[in-house]
Amino acid sequence: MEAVNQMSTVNFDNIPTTINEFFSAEEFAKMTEYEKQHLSSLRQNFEALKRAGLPIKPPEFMLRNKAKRERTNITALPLTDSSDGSDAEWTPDSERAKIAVQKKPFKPTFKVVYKKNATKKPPPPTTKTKVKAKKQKMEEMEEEDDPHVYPFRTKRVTTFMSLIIPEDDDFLYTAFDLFVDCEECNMEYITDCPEHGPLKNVYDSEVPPTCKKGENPDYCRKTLPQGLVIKKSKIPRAGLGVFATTLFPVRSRFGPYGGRKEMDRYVAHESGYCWQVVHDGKPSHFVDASDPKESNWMRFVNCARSEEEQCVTAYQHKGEIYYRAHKDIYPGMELLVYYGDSYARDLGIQTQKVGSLESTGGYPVNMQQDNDDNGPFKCHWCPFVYFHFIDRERHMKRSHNEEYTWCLQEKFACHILKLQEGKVSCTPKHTNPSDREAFVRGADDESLPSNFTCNQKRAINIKNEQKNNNTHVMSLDFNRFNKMGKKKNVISHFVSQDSLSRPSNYIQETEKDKYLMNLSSSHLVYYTDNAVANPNYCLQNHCTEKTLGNCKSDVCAEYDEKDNEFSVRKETCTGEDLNQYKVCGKECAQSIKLIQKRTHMGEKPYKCNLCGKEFNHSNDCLSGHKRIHTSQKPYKCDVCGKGFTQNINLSRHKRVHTGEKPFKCDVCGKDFNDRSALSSHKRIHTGEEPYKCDDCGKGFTQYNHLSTHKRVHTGEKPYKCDVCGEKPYKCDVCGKGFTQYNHLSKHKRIHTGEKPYKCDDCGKGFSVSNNLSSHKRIHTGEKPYKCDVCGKGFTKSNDLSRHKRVHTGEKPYKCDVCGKGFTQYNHLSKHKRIHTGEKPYKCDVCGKGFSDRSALSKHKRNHS
Ligand SMILES: C[S@@+](CC[C@H](N)C(=O)[O-])C[C@H]1O[C@@H](n2cnc3c(N)ncnc32)[C@H](O)[C@@H]1O
Repeated sequence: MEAVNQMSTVNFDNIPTTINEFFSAEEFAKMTEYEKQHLSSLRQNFEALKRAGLPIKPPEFMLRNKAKRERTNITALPLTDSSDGSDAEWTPDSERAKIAVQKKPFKPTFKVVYKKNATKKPPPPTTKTKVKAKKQKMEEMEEEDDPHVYPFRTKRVTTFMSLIIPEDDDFLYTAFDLFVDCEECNMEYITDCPEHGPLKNVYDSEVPPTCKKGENPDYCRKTLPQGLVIKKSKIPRAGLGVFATTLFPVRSRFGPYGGRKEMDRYVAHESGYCWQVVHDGKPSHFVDASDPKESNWMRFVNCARSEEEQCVTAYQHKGEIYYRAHKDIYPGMELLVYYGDSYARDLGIQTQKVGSLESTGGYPVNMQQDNDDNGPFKCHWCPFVYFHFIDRERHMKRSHNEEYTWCLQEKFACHILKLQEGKVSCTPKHTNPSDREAFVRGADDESLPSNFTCNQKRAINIKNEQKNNNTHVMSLDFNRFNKMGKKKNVISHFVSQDSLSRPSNYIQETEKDKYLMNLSSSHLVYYTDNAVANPNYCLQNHCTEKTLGNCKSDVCAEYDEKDNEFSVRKETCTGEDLNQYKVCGKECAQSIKLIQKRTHMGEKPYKCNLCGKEFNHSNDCLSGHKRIHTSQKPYKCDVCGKGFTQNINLSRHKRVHTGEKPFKCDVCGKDFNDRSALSSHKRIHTGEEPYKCDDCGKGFTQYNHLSTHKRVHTGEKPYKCDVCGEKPYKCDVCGKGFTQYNHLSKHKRIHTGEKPYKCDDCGKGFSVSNNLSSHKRIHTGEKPYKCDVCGKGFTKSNDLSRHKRVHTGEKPYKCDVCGKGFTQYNHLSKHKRIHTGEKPYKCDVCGKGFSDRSALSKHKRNHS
């Protein structure tokens, strides 16, 4: 308080901002403008605080011994840290060299990190800093009176969330944010990444004025941004947690962490909701979110138990704590951050690393990662996450059928070996013994011990059959198995040692192994000819190959409409049936007919569980489509490098480079490089508007037009500006905001009068090409848009939609202030200005503002 009073009497005029006195002429000349400005800001800040009487340390560069530097012609000490005694050299050049350099492939630490700020790049931890951090941690541990695990809210939580090694964070004043990490291209840039742009800020929701901060215990929940939900954590006994309901892509930034500033270390220890903030290398204060009335939603984010689980990383920036997504956060995933070793230890979290897919060569061998029955269950091959194990299995089976089947076979093979060696036992899933006996051929083999389970018996029988050179063998080689569904000749293949040998940790006996084992057993079908196969796979392939005309037998596989998949119908499936069942020859299960019928009837049984889009075939279309959600783009254009989710899209794209336009409109002769573009163009001629808005009935020729339109009703504004959260492109004439730059450019033509699109017939100019196209219909007389009630024709689809409301009396555009309805959106916009007092139309003579253009025109007449 004293310092503040003093500050008000300090004269801040003439605060020195020059920095050249601290550098040699040569050094100074090498510096960029950014560097100069930044250092000058630091000096300015320092001088101001010093004058105010605060005990402030000068920035590093001001401590440099200029005389010595010039004498020895050695460049300055590193800006990063002098306190560690490092004698590494700093030069503007070396600093610049850090900009836009390739970093090591990004690997999120199972730690919190520091934001690289304007002045410094974090130093690699030297022995001294490590010792310092360790010492500090030990001191903290000594202070803790009870270092045991505290179940949620039943015992005291004694520690706070902390960032590891203190790094300077000039949160008082920084002019620039140099060195921005881009995790997508593994580079550092002086400003935002030119390709991937700035971090995607996820702002807290605006809290209604009725819910007062400091008064309402619901305050923190009201700050929850869209796309997140607070509910019971998947971590046992962790209380509530925060889950995503929409995709938050990598680089999404949440925060800052809201809470009360707490200086008292003891209080912070007790809180359980505190982050420690560091300034100038030393602990500064805590942000305490224990009070829901004073904090934000981030207080509900729980501590990750493994590196795999951690999806946001905490870091400090300008004295505030933020969480940044270091991987895509998919709907259903819980936001989990690492609280720091000390806190994690108190929560009983072991911080050892859990094997990842990467480390196992991409095979789905990591059963530990989600061995917790509480889930969530992550797909082994893509970022989808499910709450239920069964859903994950279903997904993997559908979308990664090849890999999944391979795995089942591998697993099953391993089990057979282990069973043979007596190393494992299986617990069959089927509890009804008759089902089991019926399904498992050979289960009644008297020669086998009675305590053997059906799976064991079956496995041994298979093995015996192999030995006896019986024709019933298992196909365990995935590649061959894969082809089997497509080729008509069935391939016999014995279990090979080779296929059993990889990967080693795959044979772990876990609950999931057992489950998969049972799953595989319920999907194995025997052939009299020569193989064992998965009907699911075969039937699907038959279906996609459309070789279904000759399906005869209705034996043991059926299509489950609800689940969209095939399953073995155990109750009718006897050993005999199985022996008769020929999948890959001529005979198929009846259910294929069902699928085929659906396909021919235009039914689309495969539905994307994220967006609901439907497809005929699961394997190709749906899995390709799903890459839209996972952002996987494996098909790259060799000309421009652009990536695509599906090969077909790449082929289509390539025509942009070749100029090929193979699709011609038979009405007007216009060429298109893409069939769907031609189809939607044709609707101009037919007036067809297949995409109807459920709310107002308005029709659209294209689906994306409908999607955009729907936002009128939902109020959704998906394009958020990172700076102002809204419409970043403002018109400097009328102030109108736009979500996209090209919309602003188009809009500006209203003010400049620019009309680049000219009509060949009458020379009339238009500011946008669409208006020219519909104008041309005046000359051609074409009125493609017909009202189906009165038959009236319109040149523009908008005019028709608007006209239709004459018949329906509909007023779809409602004012959210007074509830008045309007037939047209622009009438509503105009009306809203009554409430907002906005007057965007200014008289260029007297400057008077008007809420609508006609009022301005009327007014202008007074001047003329
Ligand atoms: C910042 S709060 C997180 C929100 C908390 N779950 C709630 O419902 O308010 C921290 C507390 O959540 C619980 N918690 C967070 N992560 C946990 C974990 N991995 N295991 C057990 N408890 C956890 C602990 O009780 C911890 O003190």
